[in-house]
Amino acid sequence: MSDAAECPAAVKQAGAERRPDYLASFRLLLRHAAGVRLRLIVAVLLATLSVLCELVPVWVVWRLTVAVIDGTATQALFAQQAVLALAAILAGYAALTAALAQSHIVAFQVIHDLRMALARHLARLPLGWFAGRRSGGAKALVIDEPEKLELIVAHGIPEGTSAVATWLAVSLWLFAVDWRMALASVLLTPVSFILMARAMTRTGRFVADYQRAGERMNGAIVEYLAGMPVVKIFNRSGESFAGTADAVRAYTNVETAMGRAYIPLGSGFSALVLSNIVVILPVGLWLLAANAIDLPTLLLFVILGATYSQPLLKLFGLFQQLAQVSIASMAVADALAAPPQPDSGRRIELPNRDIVFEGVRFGYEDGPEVLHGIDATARTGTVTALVGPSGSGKSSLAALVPRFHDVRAGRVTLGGVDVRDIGLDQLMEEIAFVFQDSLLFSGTIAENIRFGDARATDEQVRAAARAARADGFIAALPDGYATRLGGRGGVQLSGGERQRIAIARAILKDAPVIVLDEATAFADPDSEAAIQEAIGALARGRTLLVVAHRLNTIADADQILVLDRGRIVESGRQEELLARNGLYARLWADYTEAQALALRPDRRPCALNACVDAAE
Ligand SMILES: Nc1ncnc2c1ncn2[C@@H]1O[C@H](COP(=O)(O)OP(=O)(O)OP(=O)(O)O)[C@@H](O)[C@H]1O
Repeated sequence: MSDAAECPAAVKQAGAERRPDYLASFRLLLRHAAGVRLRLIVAVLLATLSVLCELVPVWVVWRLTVAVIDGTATQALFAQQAVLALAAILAGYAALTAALAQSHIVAFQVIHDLRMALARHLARLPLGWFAGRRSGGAKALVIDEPEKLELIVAHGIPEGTSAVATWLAVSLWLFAVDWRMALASVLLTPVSFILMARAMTRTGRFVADYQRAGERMNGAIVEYLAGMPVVKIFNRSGESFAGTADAVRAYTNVETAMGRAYIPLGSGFSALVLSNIVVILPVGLWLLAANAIDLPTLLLFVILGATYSQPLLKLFGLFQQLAQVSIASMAVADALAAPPQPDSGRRIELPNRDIVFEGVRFGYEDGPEVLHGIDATARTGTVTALVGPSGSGKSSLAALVPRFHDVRAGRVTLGGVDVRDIGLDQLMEEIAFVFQDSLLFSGTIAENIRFGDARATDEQVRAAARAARADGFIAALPDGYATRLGGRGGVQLSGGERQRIAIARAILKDAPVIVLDEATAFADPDSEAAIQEAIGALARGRTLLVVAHRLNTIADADQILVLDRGRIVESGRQEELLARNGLYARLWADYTEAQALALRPDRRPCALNACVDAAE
């Protein structure tokens, strides 16, 4: 939650120095509203009808006023006009309701389509794309940003278009009645729109800051909530909350600044839209005095000319938020345009499942190189362990096999074929990856194991769990395989149990290659022994690449590759490496010493007097 992490490169690139592209939302709509375009047109027509209906009572007032003045007003005329006004009000209400119902259906459909398109597209992006974003960034992109389009689709398009269309239609009619009076009626409108354009330009300057502050706040809140256990254990809730509160305050400040920039000019727009009468009245009286127009015409303009621009007021709120909606649409469009991970799409018959690293160089995104020319081979049906000090590049090397990232130079081959030439679908079938922190979904244990093969029978699920040494603890749970995991009311598993479920999943997948990033944190010897056995079960007949943190689990590995600062410095079987007395021997000595220390009786939790005895 440090300040340094507040603005990752990807966020800066997405938000900074960019002005809102006001057409971005419409371009997205063109692409994603194809199936609902007709509905949208119907919504616009109905909204236009509703605005026209709103103007009918105004017209009725004018008509009756003229009738009173020229002495043609009758009770029947009043009744007839009252019915007409009432009918128009009801029709306007019905048309508006129908228009909004249609536009909301369109909006929800478009948002749904966009979210699905994003979810599908994100799944095809390389993992590096996610690494450049704060936690919560991708979630905000799929959940929050498309939602903002609702304003445009459900309100902006039907209400904005109908207001402008009605204004144009009535203006044309007024020009047909008397061009001089019509000119007086529309004179202030362009000025009001100039004010609005100016307001939007001023708001636009804040939009990059607004987006950055939004991402920072989102990420800070997600991290604050996700990191709650660490925050509590180190009693740092004050500082952590201060960081989160800072991010929230910064967001509010940008929002306030945007409001300050927009509201004076935006309010000028509203004031001018309603001020036609100050031009209409003097011009009209002057023309009347000069006998250039008659009284009914003057009244028409005074009553209708002064009010028909009112629907344009709806644009005030819409334009105010258009910049934010546009930025959201730009972020969605950017993500959809991000190039997916290159996929040859080919299916290739592989003669074996040897994994070969040939002169592999790799670094994350634009960061420094972390693997500097790796050459190694993991043969089919053998266990290869990657060991080395923390940060030496073990996990990075393992992640290159399933193409979580692609090499910068050299190549990784599977069965002699560059992994980039094997279609991603096939590659994912070939490899099962057991992560260090195995992700289990909310659902039952059986469903989680079945994630490895959706068609597996209950017996196959149980067999995989048995092979992964998970059967014992699953059977002890109240609902066995039907026990629900995570979430409210779900069972929480220990780290060792989670990894054994993940191993069962990998066994069920029955992929010929398994990459296992061994979890670091299981001190419990029972769990450790069970995981060791589970790894043994995984290895049978497969190519197994293990990122090993507990060196006793790989004592029998066919080959151990020792990494140091991104290079392989030693390789061989454990006895050879120990005999060489190099880095592996030192790691082994450190590891066995730490194990012995952990097992010493005086280092175990003890009652106070017992500890004192041991110390003496
Ligand atoms: N997502 C990432 N983005 C940028 N750099 C990373 C990323 N992941 C790892 N690194 C860097 O790459 C280098 C190798 O890290 P890696 O995680 O591969 O080492 P490791 O040997 O697996 O470490 P450990 O045993 O602690 O898990 C380190 O310098 C690390 O800081």
